[in-house]
Amino acid sequence: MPRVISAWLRHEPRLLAVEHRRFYHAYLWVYLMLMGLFVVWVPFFTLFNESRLAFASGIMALVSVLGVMLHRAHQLTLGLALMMSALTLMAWLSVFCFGLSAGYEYYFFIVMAGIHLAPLAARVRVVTTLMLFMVAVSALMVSPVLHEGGVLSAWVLQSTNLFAVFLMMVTFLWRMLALTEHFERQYLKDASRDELTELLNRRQILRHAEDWWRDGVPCAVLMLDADNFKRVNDLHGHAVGDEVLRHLGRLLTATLRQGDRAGRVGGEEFLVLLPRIGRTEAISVAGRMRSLLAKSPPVFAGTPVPVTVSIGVAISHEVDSLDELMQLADRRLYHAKHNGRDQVVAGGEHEMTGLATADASPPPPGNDGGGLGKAEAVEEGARDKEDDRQEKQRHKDSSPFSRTPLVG
Ligand SMILES: Nc1nc2c(ncn2[C@@H]2O[C@H](COP(=O)(O)OP(=O)(O)OP(=O)(O)O)[C@@H](O)[C@H]2O)c(=O)[nH]1
Repeated sequence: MPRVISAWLRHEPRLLAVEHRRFYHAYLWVYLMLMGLFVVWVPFFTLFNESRLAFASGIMALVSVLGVMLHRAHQLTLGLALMMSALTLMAWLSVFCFGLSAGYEYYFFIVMAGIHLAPLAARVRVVTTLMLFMVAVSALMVSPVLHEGGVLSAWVLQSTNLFAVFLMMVTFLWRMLALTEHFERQYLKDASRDELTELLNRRQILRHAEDWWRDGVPCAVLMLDADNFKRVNDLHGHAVGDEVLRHLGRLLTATLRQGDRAGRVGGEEFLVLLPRIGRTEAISVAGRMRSLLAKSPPVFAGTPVPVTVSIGVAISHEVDSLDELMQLADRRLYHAKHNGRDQVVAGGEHEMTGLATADASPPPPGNDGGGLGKAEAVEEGARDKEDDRQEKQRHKDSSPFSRTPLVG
């Protein structure tokens, strides 16, 4: 039983945006506490012959159960509206019955904090704060301990003070929240982006892959590597190399649809995730990337720097685990390199079948051009077995996916 409760509490709302998860977890506890409070109030008020309050507390306890259920069903706004309304009503009734100084008026501040710490639109916060203020003032007006006195009636004085306190709290909370959100956005961006290319960084793109795999989203993986990039650096300098990487980043972004993900996973190695597409479509996306790169190569100081890429494609339904999916794409990338670079290897009928799309661009410095202009299937088998084994091992050792298992 405790395990069931703990699993229920730790339920991870993965469908919620990251910034809403904190709200989800924090408020679930607050709602459960409120529910407990209302439940406790029923016998408490009954004991003191406050049948109206005991009855109202019972109703509130039931409303809280509904609020918790809505919250857990990701109906966060609805749950919040219900819970805050219930608490406001309870506070109002308590002030009405017991008057001020019994402590129930402070529950209005809890409601206000509840509203302002939730991720609501600014205008919703303004409207609800005003409404809450009216309710609080009306509670003061009906409070039995209030009486008229002097030029200013007591409730006017108290309302003015209440307003001042509300305003200060709202300003403080708003400011604090705005700052937190600002820095959070900044940190999120810094933590998820690759500084050079502005694509997702390795950790983030792998997290997407893990999420999709866990959620059973069928996808294609494109492992893409710039050919002979060391030569580009050696011939033109590191600054040009960086510009080439930035260009590749822009090109990937331009080729992808909404919902696709691209990230830089190593020096000149990129990973692209394409949800819900098959092998043929994935090959055509990879081909589009290659021809776009051929048509518009990176330009540095007015001079084009021809560069090509090799791409390994793997489809999720071909394998049983995410690790295998990544390794398959990686292996196919290795075969694209081995077969002469500047081509796409996507498997198919034969595991090692490749495809190179026609391309009119000249090979980059150092590229043997083995893959250029070919539109044929390339099969494994025509190379020295021992060389292959050694090269494979070397590649495996340098692959970003061979060192860190992605899952499990
Ligand atoms: N300019 C620049 N170069 C980088 C960066 N990260 C890695 N590199 C360089 O990329 C080169 C990669 O070289 P290799 O691993 O030999 O690969 P390659 O020359 O592309 O050869 P193939 O992959 O076999 O086609 C190295 O020289 C790295 O220094 C970077 O952020 N900027």
